[in-house]
Amino acid sequence: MRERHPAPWMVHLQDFQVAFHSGSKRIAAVNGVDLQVRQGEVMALIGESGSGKSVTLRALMRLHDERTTRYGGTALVAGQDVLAMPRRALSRLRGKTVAMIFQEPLLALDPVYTLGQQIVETIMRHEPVSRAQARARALALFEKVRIPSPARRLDAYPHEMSGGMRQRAMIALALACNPQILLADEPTTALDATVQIQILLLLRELQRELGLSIIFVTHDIGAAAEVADRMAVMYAGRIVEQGSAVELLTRPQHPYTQALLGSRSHGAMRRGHPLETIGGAPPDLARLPAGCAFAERCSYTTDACLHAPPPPIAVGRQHLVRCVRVQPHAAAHVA
Ligand SMILES: Nc1ncnc2c1ncn2[C@@H]1O[C@H](COP(=O)(O)OP(=O)(O)OP(=O)(O)O)[C@@H](O)[C@H]1O
Repeated sequence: MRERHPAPWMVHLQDFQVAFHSGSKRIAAVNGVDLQVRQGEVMALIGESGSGKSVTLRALMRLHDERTTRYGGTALVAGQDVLAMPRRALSRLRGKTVAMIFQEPLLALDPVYTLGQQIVETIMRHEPVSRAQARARALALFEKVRIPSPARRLDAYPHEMSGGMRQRAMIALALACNPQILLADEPTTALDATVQIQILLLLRELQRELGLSIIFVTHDIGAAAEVADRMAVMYAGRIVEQGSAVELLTRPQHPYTQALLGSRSHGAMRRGHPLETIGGAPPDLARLPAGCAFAERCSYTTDACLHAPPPPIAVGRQHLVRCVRVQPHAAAHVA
């Protein structure tokens, strides 16, 4: 049998770091993240508020203020070195190769232009097409994201639409220039439960149809399990566990992942709130401990946890855990 070639990596982070400097203070928001996402794959980043999920996502487009932000390690996006990229190439990357959607479309959409105008302008900024051609593309995009009466809705202003429809319009805008990678920062948190599911299913469908790679940030493991192929759990700027969505849900190995799963039924993971089910709070990112950052809240902590951050241990196929308690799996491999 001929071996199938795996799809190429669209995002490849190695020992990736993001730190914010303010006066003499250094906030280490992302601390040596290794994360790879292939073409056509959906990756969910999960974790408590402040664990570095959004910072990681935004750093993939180098969106942080360059005056106060220091990056480290390697970040390849669609094969390009984002950290070394000149500004012009970076603005081509944004929108054309990588697009982003946010929790609150009203903050991302311009209130004084109709949705149609915003999509048309975006297309014309990146591609040499006429206004009529761009308008036809905008209409096709509204159909693709299943906005009813799309021609009429193109002439609506953002505030004239419901939350769910606005989120669909923002997805249409993000897809305007046929990106290869879609980054979604809590795309459904602000929506009702039924609308949430509809948007997640739409994202999954678009990913299949367009071969998109999607990385989405969420507090909601249930939502992650609905659409993700793989999940990465972040804590204090590190990925403490990653693997297939099924593996993580059925065989979580890190005590923190286990606690997150335990919190599902309590609805405890909310933006700006520590996880009440395990008590305590994440460490101060300006003064990270020398060892495992979770040690202070973990019921299994021993001396072995306190000296250095635990290295990643393969416990299954593509299943990595940073915890000194876990045993490497003999047949596990990472590729
Ligand atoms: N520009 C900045 N300057 C200083 N600190 C920042 C900046 N942006 C983010 N941080 C800090 O970095 C840490 C990680 O933030 P991040 O937004 O990535 O968390 P998160 O996991 O996405 O949580 P949430 O779901 O609450 O957004 C937080 O402590 C945050 O306060």
